[in-house]
Amino acid sequence: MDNDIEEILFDQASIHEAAHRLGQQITKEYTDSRPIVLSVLKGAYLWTADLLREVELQVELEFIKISSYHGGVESTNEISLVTDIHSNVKNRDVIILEDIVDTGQSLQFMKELLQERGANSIKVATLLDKKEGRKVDIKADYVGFDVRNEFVVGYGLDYKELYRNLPYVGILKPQIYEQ
Ligand SMILES: O=P(O)(O)OC[C@H]1O[C@H](OP(=O)(O)OP(=O)(O)O)[C@H](O)[C@@H]1O
Ligand code: HPA
Ligand SMILES: [Mg+2]
Repeated sequence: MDNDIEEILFDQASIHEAAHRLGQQITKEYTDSRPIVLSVLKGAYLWTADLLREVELQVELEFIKISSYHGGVESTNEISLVTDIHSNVKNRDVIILEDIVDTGQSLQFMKELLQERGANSIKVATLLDKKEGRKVDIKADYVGFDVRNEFVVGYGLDYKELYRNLPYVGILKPQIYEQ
């Protein structure tokens, strides 16, 4: 698996530092609110586990599953809601947890859904922000790291459903998806 990686960008220790930094920020900003933390599957599964353990607050955890890449390296530009949440977000403060914001279309879809359902506030905590990939004008509120415009895998992020279990984020060798 490691042989398919061109360059390691963020190792476990630096991801842990980012989780701690963002966790402290979120802890300070949501003292009286008991937010709903909405983890976006599958990519955010590890980030959710690490970030939430750095948040010293009462939170409710929910999972939603959406998909647009279907394992490939480019967005299909069509987001499908695979598994919805059942809890009521009306008048609640929601923090969306994402592994990566790239074109921004998944996040836009999530935000619109939560707005329609009457959330009081919606913020986003993402491990990675690929600003050069944006197709829609949207910003994350809490960012672990900026990444350049290359296809990355590991620590939750996949190519064809593989590499999610790498303990680091790295650039996938282009020959893997160009062959
Ligand atoms: O900003 P965007 O261009 O919309 O890309 C970001 C989204 O794409 C990936 O999900 P994917 O559709 O691959 O599903 P997965 O999390 O199950 O891998 C990633 O986990 C984000 O949710
Ligand atoms: O660079 C990426 N890697 C994996 N999944 C993704 N989804 C959006 N961008 C990426
Ligand atoms: Mg994916």
